[in-house]
Amino acid sequence: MSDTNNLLRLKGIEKSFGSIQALKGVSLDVNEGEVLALVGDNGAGKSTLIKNIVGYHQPDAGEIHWKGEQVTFKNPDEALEQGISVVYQDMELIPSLTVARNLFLGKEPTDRFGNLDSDLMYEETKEVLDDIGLGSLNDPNLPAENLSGGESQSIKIGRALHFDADLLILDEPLRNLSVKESEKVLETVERTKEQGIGTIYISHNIFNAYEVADRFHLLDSGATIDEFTKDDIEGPKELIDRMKLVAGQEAE
Ligand SMILES: Nc1ncnc2c1ncn2[C@@H]1O[C@H](COP(=O)(O)OP(=O)(O)OP(=O)(O)O)[C@@H](O)[C@H]1O
Repeated sequence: MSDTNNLLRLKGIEKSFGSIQALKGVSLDVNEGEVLALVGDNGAGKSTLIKNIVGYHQPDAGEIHWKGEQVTFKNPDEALEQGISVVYQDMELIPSLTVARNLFLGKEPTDRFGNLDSDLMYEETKEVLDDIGLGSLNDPNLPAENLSGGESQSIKIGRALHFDADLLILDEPLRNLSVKESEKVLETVERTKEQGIGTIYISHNIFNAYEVADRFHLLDSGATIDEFTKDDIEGPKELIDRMKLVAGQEAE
């Protein structure tokens, strides 16, 4: 694979907590405009890997390369400044604030007198809503409490994109969402792909992961146990089978 569109490259990431070896030499790539599904059971090491990428933890060994340069992010804010944005499922919008205020939260534009520039916020929010496929919402001044779960999730993704994320890390983005709401969020992820954004999509749900991912990285007990592209498998059933084999269960 050509390196010209590589965003993130991990080489041999190791991390232990006392006697627990949470990551045992994980290597992976994420390229522009692709979705990598990071799949694994509880305790597989998915969250620990993400925390090592963005500087919440420092790896014990291994290298992180971002856009071709070896990096050590001191903390998640530094990773964010460099374009890596983690969207956590439990990171809620503020219900009493408008969609626009939630989108800009903490980074609201001001006019030359230092006052909140509501007009600019309104216009930019409309653009973001269009970009993420929520153009039909149409009203940036709607209170966030009126949004569905799926819409809220898409707005969180929109916020990351608006603030120039090149790599999105989506942690269980569809947890607690209905099928219909999930579809909307998956559409938003599809749109981000078209914009050249890279995505790490963390999920337990094989069917959703299959729908949206271009490549799969299976983790078990901190180790990579399989890696393949969507073209390598026939459908979600094969993905489940491969995971069952890993878990030592018989594939049906
Ligand atoms: N701060 C920590 N201190 C001690 N052990 C930890 C810490 N963080 C994670 N672990 C351990 O590392 C292993 C991997 O955990 P991790 O949370 O990364 O898994 P996960 O794949 O994200 O699981 P889940 O899907 O349940 O969130 C587990 O055994 C966990 O108990």
